[in-house]
Amino acid sequence: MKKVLAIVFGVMFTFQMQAEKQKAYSDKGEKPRVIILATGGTIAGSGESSTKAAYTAGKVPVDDLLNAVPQIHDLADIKGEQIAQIGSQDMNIDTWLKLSQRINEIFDNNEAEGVVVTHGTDTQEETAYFLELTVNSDKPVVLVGAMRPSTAMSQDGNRNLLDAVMVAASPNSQGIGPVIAMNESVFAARDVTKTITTNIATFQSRNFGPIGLIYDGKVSYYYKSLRSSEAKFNVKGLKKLPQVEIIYGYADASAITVKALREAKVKGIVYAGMGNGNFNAQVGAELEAAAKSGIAVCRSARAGGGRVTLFNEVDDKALGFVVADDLNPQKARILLMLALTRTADANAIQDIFFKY
Ligand SMILES: NC(=O)CC[C@H](N)C(=O)O
Repeated sequence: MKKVLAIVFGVMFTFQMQAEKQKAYSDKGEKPRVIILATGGTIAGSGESSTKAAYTAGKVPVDDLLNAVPQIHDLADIKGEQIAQIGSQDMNIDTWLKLSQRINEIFDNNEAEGVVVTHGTDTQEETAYFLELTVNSDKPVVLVGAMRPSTAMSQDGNRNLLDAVMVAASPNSQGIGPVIAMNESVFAARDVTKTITTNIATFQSRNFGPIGLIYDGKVSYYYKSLRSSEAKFNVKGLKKLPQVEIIYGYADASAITVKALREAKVKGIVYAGMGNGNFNAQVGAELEAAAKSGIAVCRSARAGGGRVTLFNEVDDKALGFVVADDLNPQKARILLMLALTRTADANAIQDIFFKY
């Protein structure tokens, strides 16, 4: 009985704390400040017809995006900046560095309580994870996009943008790390992935589910990552990152691509292996040669969920490989690029994969 009461009071206390925090801004008569950094994507897409699928991503400039959802001004003091205007299939390291450096500057200079990044959905999860690893603040960074262009019937962008601003402006979003907020759900950067090519419910968390749900202009959180939230990688002043490429595994794959990357002297290879990160004999021999030549080799999985574990069918220690743990190949690439700015030692890189 005592235990039950303690839990009930604990829950009530938590809600009270949240209500207090919610009030903090309105007492001062101030709205939280949210800066919207626009990069393009379908949310800024424009088509000829409201019923046909064809459209061009990244057409609508940030001011028009904001004017289409005037309700965001009730939630926050809004400023918009155009960082890029691209389909996110053209996202690149230059723009990641620019985005991350600008967000760090916004928080360091206390320019805003939260940041929203409008972004195409193809690589949105990669940008979110890059920001997770490089933004040094507890303040919310909320990535948002759309699956239907702004000109389509039942377009999803306006609602998603309104919700994203609400999430970025909410004091309850402190310390959640960069997230994707779309389709009434909030997903942690580390776990989220695009799962369906065209459906508005495309974003899902592979292993752990959404950390929060959005409804009726409010966000409720249920989980928070236990992975290290300390400042991770400092990219201030960086102009490029070590080159890391991804190779996909499949039955009877040849070793041509691994050999080509070894000869190109890339700094790292992420192998999207079969099952628990497995490869066949010919690919394994080339990956081993790559690791011996000083290239960081990371085993990840094409399976779409779960972890790649050390010492299963592969003796990683003997081969000098590291495992991606539960990161998908595209996110393992990002962590490996950043890890290589710090160390080339396989043991140290493995520690980084288990920590972040
Ligand atoms: N739904 C989308 O945003 C996809 C459009 C485009 N390929 C992009 O990622 O920007």
